[in-house]
Amino acid sequence: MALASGVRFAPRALLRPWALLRGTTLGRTEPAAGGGGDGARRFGSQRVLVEPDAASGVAVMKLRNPSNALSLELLTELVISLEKLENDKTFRGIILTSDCPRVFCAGLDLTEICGRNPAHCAEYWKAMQELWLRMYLSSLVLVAAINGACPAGGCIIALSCDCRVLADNPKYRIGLNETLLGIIAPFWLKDTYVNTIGHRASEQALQLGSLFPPAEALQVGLVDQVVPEDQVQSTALSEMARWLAVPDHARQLTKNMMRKATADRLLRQRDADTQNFVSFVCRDSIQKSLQAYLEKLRQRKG
Ligand SMILES: CCCCCCCCCCCC/C=C/CC(=O)SCCNC(=O)CCNC(=O)[C@H](O)C(C)(C)COP(=O)(O)OP(=O)(O)OC[C@H]1O[C@@H](n2cnc3c(N)ncnc32)[C@H](O)[C@@H]1OP(=O)(O)O
Repeated sequence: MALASGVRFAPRALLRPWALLRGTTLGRTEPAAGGGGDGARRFGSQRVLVEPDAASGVAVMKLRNPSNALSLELLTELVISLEKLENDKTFRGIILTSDCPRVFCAGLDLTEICGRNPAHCAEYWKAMQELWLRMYLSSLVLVAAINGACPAGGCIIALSCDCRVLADNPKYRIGLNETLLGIIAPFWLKDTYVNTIGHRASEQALQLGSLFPPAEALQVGLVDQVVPEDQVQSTALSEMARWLAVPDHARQLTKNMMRKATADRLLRQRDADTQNFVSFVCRDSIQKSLQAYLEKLRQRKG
């Protein structure tokens, strides 16, 4: 972590050369609609589309997986896209949003941990830790433009950003609802919650598995702005401008000062956290609940 320079403190060595880029098209670039020069070149993969604007130094990153459930492939593609932007000094900020109607991110892809072997569950959880560490410590400004439902792992993705703008739609609820699924948020999800909304509000919301509608999410401090749906992107851009008005080195070092202890806690216990996760989700009782929950989701659709 090149802390002294104050420019790049994301822990690069964290990234493993995962051999799971099966089926991805990462690194492919294509001209954005309307053509244009380098500033208008977008790149991406099957599940993440990046629209960079070199002139402003801001890239819009759009998730485009079914329900944006965090599959192993989506996690990997997000990490790689993030790293690509961090390595390009043109960029100072990312707006993270969804290309999927009504859903910002459905959280963990439960099919990645239901009926899978322990080795797969471990690989999956390590990828989840990796994305959180990368986002939480990113040197770039990350603004979440939340244009859909944002439960559980989706909420964590949003909370890893520096600022959150939520569309004012009562169906777009946000929060950590793990307890309602019979599972327990690991300590680093809890820590992220506490860092955002404080101890008492987190204690209540975590135990109750609360999913907050927009007005309540604003009141409790889970999001920074609630705006009409058609103003989410423009408001995210205005927020970005506000954050980019601060000199990078001062903002980056301050961010690091605020977040490092929380990230270090996971880094110190990463293997134990993975083992806890695997032994928990591989229990027969948890597998049965996951199966029943997935079945309910599929039936609800029909
Ligand atoms: C003492 C010991 C301690 C040890 C501790 C360590 C262990 C810790 C345990 C682990 C915890 C970890 C943390 C978990 C966080 C999570 O993220 S869990 C996932 C939670 N997510 C949800 O509950 C969301 C479920 N989805 C929805 O509510 C809705 O789908 C939606 C509101 C997001 C969207 O609604 P809608 O637009 O109506 O879409 P649907 O028709 O419902 O869904 C479409 C499609 O997607 C599938 N799907 C949805 N969500 C998921 C998902 N999370 N995973 C997998 N698949 C999902 C859904 O089944 C449909 O599929 P089909 O098209 O029918 O195939």
